[in-house]
Amino acid sequence: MGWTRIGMAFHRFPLSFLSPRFSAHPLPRSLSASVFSHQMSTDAQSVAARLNSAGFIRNQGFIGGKWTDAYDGKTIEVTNPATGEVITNVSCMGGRETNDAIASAQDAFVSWSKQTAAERSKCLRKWYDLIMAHKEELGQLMTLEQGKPLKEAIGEVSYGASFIEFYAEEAKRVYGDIIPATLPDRRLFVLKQPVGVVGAITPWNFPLAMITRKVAPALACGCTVVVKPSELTPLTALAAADLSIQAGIPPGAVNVVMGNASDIGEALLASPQVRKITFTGSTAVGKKLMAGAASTVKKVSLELGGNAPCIIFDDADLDVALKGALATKFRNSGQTCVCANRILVQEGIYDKFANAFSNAVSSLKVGDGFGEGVVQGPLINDAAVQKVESLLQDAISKGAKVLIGGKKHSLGMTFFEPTVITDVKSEMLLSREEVFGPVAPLLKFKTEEEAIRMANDTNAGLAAYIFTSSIKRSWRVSEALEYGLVGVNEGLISTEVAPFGGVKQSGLGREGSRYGMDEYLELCKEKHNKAGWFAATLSSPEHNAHGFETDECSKDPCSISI
Ligand SMILES: NC(=O)c1ccc[n+]([C@@H]2O[C@H](COP(=O)([O-])OP(=O)(O)OC[C@H]3O[C@@H](n4cnc5c(N)ncnc54)[C@H](O)[C@@H]3O)[C@@H](O)[C@H]2O)c1
Ligand SMILES: O=CCCC(=O)O
Repeated sequence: MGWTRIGMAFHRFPLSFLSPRFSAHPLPRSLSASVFSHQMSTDAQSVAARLNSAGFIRNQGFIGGKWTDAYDGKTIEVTNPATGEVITNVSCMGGRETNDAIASAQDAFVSWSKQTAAERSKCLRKWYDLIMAHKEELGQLMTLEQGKPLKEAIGEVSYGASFIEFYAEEAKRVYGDIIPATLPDRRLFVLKQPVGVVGAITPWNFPLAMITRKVAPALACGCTVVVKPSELTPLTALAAADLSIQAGIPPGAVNVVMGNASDIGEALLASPQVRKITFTGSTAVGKKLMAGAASTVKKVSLELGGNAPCIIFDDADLDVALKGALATKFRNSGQTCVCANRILVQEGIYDKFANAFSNAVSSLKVGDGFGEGVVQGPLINDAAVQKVESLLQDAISKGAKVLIGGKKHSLGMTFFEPTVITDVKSEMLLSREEVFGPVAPLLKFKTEEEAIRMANDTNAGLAAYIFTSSIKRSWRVSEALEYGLVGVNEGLISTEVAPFGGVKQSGLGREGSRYGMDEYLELCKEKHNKAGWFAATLSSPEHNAHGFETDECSKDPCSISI
């Protein structure tokens, strides 16, 4: 199994019980001033008003570097899930706007792909600096439209920006190969070329990081992008696009269209100019896009749903296991593709763990993401609450017992009580589907073999976690798990420096790390006949049949720039 094993903490997702690790890079002085101070009021309406007057709330799409209304003037509401208030109305775009965005991206590709790696790197680095300089505003925007606690939102801004910083460096390392040829007078070169225009479709749960994890490597490789953020959270994406222009990324290299998802998706899929679709979201939509990409034979990367097991062995350090399980389960109110979906606890410590875990969960403060000390915000919408309720009902009707929580929170709206439910069995829907909410189902197992079997009994294969004090067991079990990512005594496994992605129906391809670049590059072979180079030197004073300039050839045939 090609998994990434992570046994260290990468704390870019601050929850109140975890310590944040923000970027080590100091900001340039000129960029470090935020328009907000910590003393200002943080009630949602006044935050929205301040962000609006500071120009952070954009409500048009972004095509070819221009803010653009939907051609038919339609708009859709963006609401705050904590209050139900409308933050703003944004353009509701469709196929026509998407086709224009694709044309702009194609025009921009011609020049952006020809810029030197150093030039592209500088623009990316500047974009990173600008995002970090405005991490509070972007974090506030994210809390407004997505609901996650402000501290966690600012953590996501740092996490999202880390991909831009990483790929600003990686842009300079797109190396090729020279392969020994089968004939002495031939040379084989392998070059990596940008794939072209990329369509990037992203979800609402990480409104910035899921975009930068795609756009930064694409731009680093010389590609240009049409981004379609979730209609539920377009504001962070639009603000980030605005900063990309300020960073010197040329108009048309980053376009943003949002509105009618299926029309936009169809336009991206139908266009022969779009050479790659990169998608993060549900497995159902991922399958549709994969099928749709077949008609134009596009490359496809998919980051889809998970069903993460979190296995706690009876030899685990209970304190480490509690903290890890709490972090992986309740981050982003449980709305994370790598969230523990099933907590498998060995029978000897099952009751003890269940009690200690419930105690810890009972201290999680639920509320508006702007509230002091809040670690769990609302769910994204009513449909999300209904899904959580129906999965709970199914489990309860089949014998599971709610230890704590289990219903809508008294705060109303889409707030849900942090929940621990025991006696959950593998056949219950709660174990089979991605709950995407603050519900921790505890399952019991007897042996290591049984835990592995239960963990792998799913079509998903994104993230898994194990807690044990045995080094031998940690290797044995992590290698037996059919997952793209395995956390060992660690609940937070995401980082820009290691590959992220799933096996089975959790996806195709990897994001982050140097492997994330491969998704936006084509491997191209060139076979060179050395005789042709020498002939060039001796024949035409300007060009030979291969198009090489003679005076270049005469310098040194082996160092010709192609
Ligand atoms: N593997 C990962 O890295 C990862 C990361 C985050 C979220 N996710 C998954 O995303 C899901 C939650 O996100 P969601 O509810 O936004 O998912 P979703 O699939 O409903 O939507 C994702 C994006 O696809 C768009 N979309 C929907 N139908 C489309 C269509 N027919 N054509 C084109 N685009 C279309 C949406 O508008 C949105 O922008 C969960 O399943 C979660 O596990 C996976
Ligand atoms: O929702 C899934 C992605 C979040 C992450 O990168 O950890």
